Parts: sequence; structure tokens; C-alpha cells
Amino acid sequence: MTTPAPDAAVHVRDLKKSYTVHEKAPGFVGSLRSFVRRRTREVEAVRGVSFDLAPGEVVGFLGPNGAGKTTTLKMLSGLLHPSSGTARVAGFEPRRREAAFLRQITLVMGQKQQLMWDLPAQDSFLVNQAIYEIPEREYRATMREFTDVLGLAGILNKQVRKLSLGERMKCELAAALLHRPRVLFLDEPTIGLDVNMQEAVREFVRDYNERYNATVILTSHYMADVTALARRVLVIDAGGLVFDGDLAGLVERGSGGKTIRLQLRRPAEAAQLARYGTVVEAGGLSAELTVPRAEVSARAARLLTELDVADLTVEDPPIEAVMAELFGHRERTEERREAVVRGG
Ligand SMILES: Nc1ncnc2c1ncn2[C@@H]1O[C@H](COP(=O)(O)OP(=O)(O)OP(=O)(O)O)[C@@H](O)[C@H]1O
Repeated sequence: MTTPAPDAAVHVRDLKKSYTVHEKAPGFVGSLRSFVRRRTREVEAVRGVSFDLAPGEVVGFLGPNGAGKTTTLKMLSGLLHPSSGTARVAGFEPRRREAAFLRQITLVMGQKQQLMWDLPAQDSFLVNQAIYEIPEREYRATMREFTDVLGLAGILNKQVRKLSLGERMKCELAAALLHRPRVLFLDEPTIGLDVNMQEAVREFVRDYNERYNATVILTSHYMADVTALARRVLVIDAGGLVFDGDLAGLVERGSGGKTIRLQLRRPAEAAQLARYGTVVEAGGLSAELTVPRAEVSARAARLLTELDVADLTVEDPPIEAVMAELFGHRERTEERREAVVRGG
């Protein structure tokens, strides 16, 4: 059961992590009480997650806030020790943090920075070159490649504190990938970036994945990142994996129907369109309806024969809508997680 698939880049079985949290009532009296009698409770952040990733696979890791994504990625990169379960990454046990393992992986956290703030990014790159013992030729070749793909020319010699958020993120990525890791853990790499910069980061990750056949686990609240890069998604909720499959399968999971968009030659009233589905938009020559998934073909056929239709398209709901539906209960996540831990 815990034997990794022979070619797995990442092998995870029944991985768990609990945090012990100190509880304190608010205010001065609460502080005094906790000083005398310290109360703790367990929060089960990850509770029995299992999956395998093949070399070169790019996977989106999705879930609401507090679901356990960062905790999982920290365990896989060896920053946190699991409470129980098995993890193997590139053939290594992450918790040992062996030098050979660290050369194979990288963890990029969009909300944290590793570059030295008061120095140019170039200086941090040189530090990483020394840490990872990157030969000069390889270092120069990688720098040329990253400068080209990320458009780093002109920003490498500026103090990091003077870079824009997007420029800094590009440098963070370059620093984190300079040693050409084979497994990438990317935690919100595009957070706060504008649309163009998000696209640049996606392009870079795609290019790196293709060039080095790197395995990538990506968390992002921007669904565009996930749809652009990953075919497979893992969805975690309250510390447990609730979906592992392709994006299309996740969309199918939603009970929401499909969207039919119409271009009409003659305007139709909302009341008339309501016979075919739930009207989202009507009036004039364009209209949008939501129809139950199983009914799409029949309703589309009726629309085409009964109305004067110039064009008709059928679309899946946006992935954001599916996620919102899946996690409509997300405010109860914490309650449930604690109920699980307390055996309630
Ligand atoms: N150091 C810690 N001590 C105690 N509890 C923690 C700690 N780190 C995380 N947690 C708790 O563990 C749970 C999972 O947190 P985690 O950061 O892994 O979630 P996440 O899915 O990455 O969330 P987000 O999308 O908000 O970043 C949350 O309930 C969080 O409050």
C-alpha cells in the first residue's frame, strides 16, 4: 500500500498533520488564566491525504481558505513533519531534508519572499548558486534562459525593495528555480499580480515544465492559472481530499446546468425564452439561459426549430461557479474539522 508507484515523482499515502493550538480567553484576565492553566486543542489540518503524481505532471491543488493546502505543500517540501502517513518526493523522504532532495525540489510561496530586500536580485541569485553548487556554465545558461522567458533584463541590478510586485515575483521565481528542480511546489505564485503578470508567470511555468519535464503542484485562487496549466486537479476540503481527477470531471460534479447562449434574428421576450430554461439574460437579439445538464440536447434542438436562431453555443459553467457551489459550506469548515478532531 505504501510502496510508491515505480515512476511516481510524488507519492503520498494517508498523510496527516495536526497542530496543537493554545487557547486563551480575550483580555488581561484571559492572559492570567492561560498563564496559570494552559489550555490546548488539536487542529487536524490534513487528515489522511493520498495521491501519486507522475514525472512531468502539472496538478492544480484547490480548496477553500484553511483547507490544508499550504500544510500539505510544507510537508512535501520537508518544512513540516507529518503527524503520520507516508510522503516520498523524487524518491526521497522530505522530512529528512537531505541535500540531494533539496536540489530536486523548490517551494515558492507567493506571500513570502526569499530575496534579500536591500540588495539587487542578482546578489540573491549568486547566493543560491553557491548554496546549490550550480556550476558556472549551467548558472549562466539558466540565467540567459530565465532572463529571456521572464523578461528580467534591466531589473536584476535594481534593489529588490524598489521593484514592483510583478517584477519581484519574476525574480522570486527565477531564484527558486535557478537550480533546475524537478519538482515544483507553487503556493499562490500569482497572488496580487495584474492580469498580464499572471499570464507571464503562467507562461514561465508552462515553459519550464515542458523544458525540464518538471512535476508541478500549483495552488491558486485564480482559476485561470489552474485551467491554463493543469489538466488534473486535487480538491481538498477540511483537510481531506474530496476530488482527484480532470478539470472536466470537476465541472461535471457541479449540479449547476450548462449555459446556452443565443444570437437571434428576431428579438424574443424573457417569458417566451423561459419555456426553454432559466433566463439569465434576455431582451434584444442575444440571450443566455441555464438548462439542466441532461436536457441540453433536447432544449437546444427545440430552440433551433421553434425560434429564429442565428447562432447557438453551449458552455460549461465557469470553474469558479463550480467551486463556489462545492464550498458553499466553507464557513463551517473549521467547525467540522474540530468536530472530527474531538470525535464529535
Ligand atoms: N502553525 C499553525 N498552527 C496552528 N494551526 C495552523 C497552523 N498553520 C495552519 N494552521 C491551521 O491549519 C488549517 C490548514 O491551514 P493551511 O494554511 O494549510 O490551509 P490552506 O488551504 O493553505 O489555506 P489558504 O488558502 O487560506 O492559504 C487551518 O485551519 C489553519 O488555521
